[in-house]
Amino acid sequence: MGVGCARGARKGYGGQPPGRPRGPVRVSALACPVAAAIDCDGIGRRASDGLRAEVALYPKPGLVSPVDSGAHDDMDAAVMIRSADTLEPWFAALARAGAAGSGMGRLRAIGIEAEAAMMAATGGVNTHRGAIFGMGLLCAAAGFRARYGAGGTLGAIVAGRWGREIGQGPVALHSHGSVVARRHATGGARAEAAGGFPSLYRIALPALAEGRRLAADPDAHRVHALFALIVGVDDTNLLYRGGSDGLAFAQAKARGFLDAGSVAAPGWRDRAIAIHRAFAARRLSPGGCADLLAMALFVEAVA
Ligand SMILES: CC(C)(COP(=O)(O)OP(=O)(O)OC[C@H]1O[C@@H](n2cnc3c(N)ncnc32)[C@H](O[C@H]2O[C@H](COP(=O)(O)OP(=O)(O)OP(=O)(O)O)[C@@H](O)[C@H]2O)[C@@H]1O)[C@@H](O)C(=O)NCCC(=O)NCCS
Ligand SMILES: Nc1ncnc2[nH]cnc12
Repeated sequence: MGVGCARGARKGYGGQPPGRPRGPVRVSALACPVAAAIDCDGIGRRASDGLRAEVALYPKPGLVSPVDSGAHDDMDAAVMIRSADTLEPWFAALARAGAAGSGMGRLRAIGIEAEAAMMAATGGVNTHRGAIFGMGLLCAAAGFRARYGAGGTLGAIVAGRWGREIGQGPVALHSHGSVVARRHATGGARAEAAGGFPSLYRIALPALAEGRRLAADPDAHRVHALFALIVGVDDTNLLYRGGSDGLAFAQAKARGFLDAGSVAAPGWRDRAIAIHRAFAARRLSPGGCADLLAMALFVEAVA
């Protein structure tokens, strides 16, 4: 395995060089000719494309879109797109780290820097922390797969290479996720990643395929997949803001939409808009499901 690449990646990765836009240094790729031949910038671009496509989609229950800010008063679509643009070189850096054979410690350090870059770009708003984590790990897996030709899904690579350390990693005592985990005994973003992204492979990707059978409009496929995710995922954002009643309300509304024929039924868009408004009125926002939709679009794009 590419030990030399891993060592190069650790040494070469650093802070912000003066006079250059904030973003990761690319020395890791230069230190490893084989890893340098992999299109890590392309992986980063596709990851941010996934985030941008998710933001652009409307209607999405309670979530930010170009039409309105849903359940949020601290962010809008322009801030979210700025965040997605800012993250692109960091996703590329995570792909490069994966291609260099890096361990979880290295990925975590890059992820923490990416979170700081996001906060700086958004004026301190948490637009994409969960996405940095999940999408970032998938980017690392895509880099690893391209470098070592590993078989299986990107999710399986994440679980196999980094799953144990993800499960045992440091837990912030007061993060919304850890508060919810204690109150509701749910695993959130960390369990999703450590388990190889079951909601991505068992819900989002099959629902995108099903959406294509139900309707011709690509927006409809994505709306269908998002509603399927809301039904099946314990989204810690819904739990934090709405408790178990909020989660149950969200899941019942999404279930009702799917049972009424989803995007194949006439008037689906108006029904989805009504549900979006009902979520916004209760301040409910399934940010984790939005991230998983973006990750599904990424996984399809790099297949
Ligand atoms: C492991 C971390 C993700 C930190 O975890 P935390 O303990 O905070 O855990 P979670 O709450 O479980 O997850 C955090 C975010 O993950 C998204 N999410 C929620 N549920 C799920 C789920 N079931 N599966 C997957 N992902 C999930 C969600 O992120 C999105 O929503 C955020 C915006 O929502 P908003 O409503 O605005 O919420 P807040 O800002 O929190 O508050 P209020 O507005 O209500 O006041 C946004 O982040 C979206 O992306 C959850 O919020 C991770 O951060 C960590 O450990 N990082 C260290 C670096 C690292 O290890 N990186 C690895 C390599 S990249
Ligand atoms: N569109 C969106 N609105 C609110 N929170 C999100 N987290 C990820 N995408 C989001």
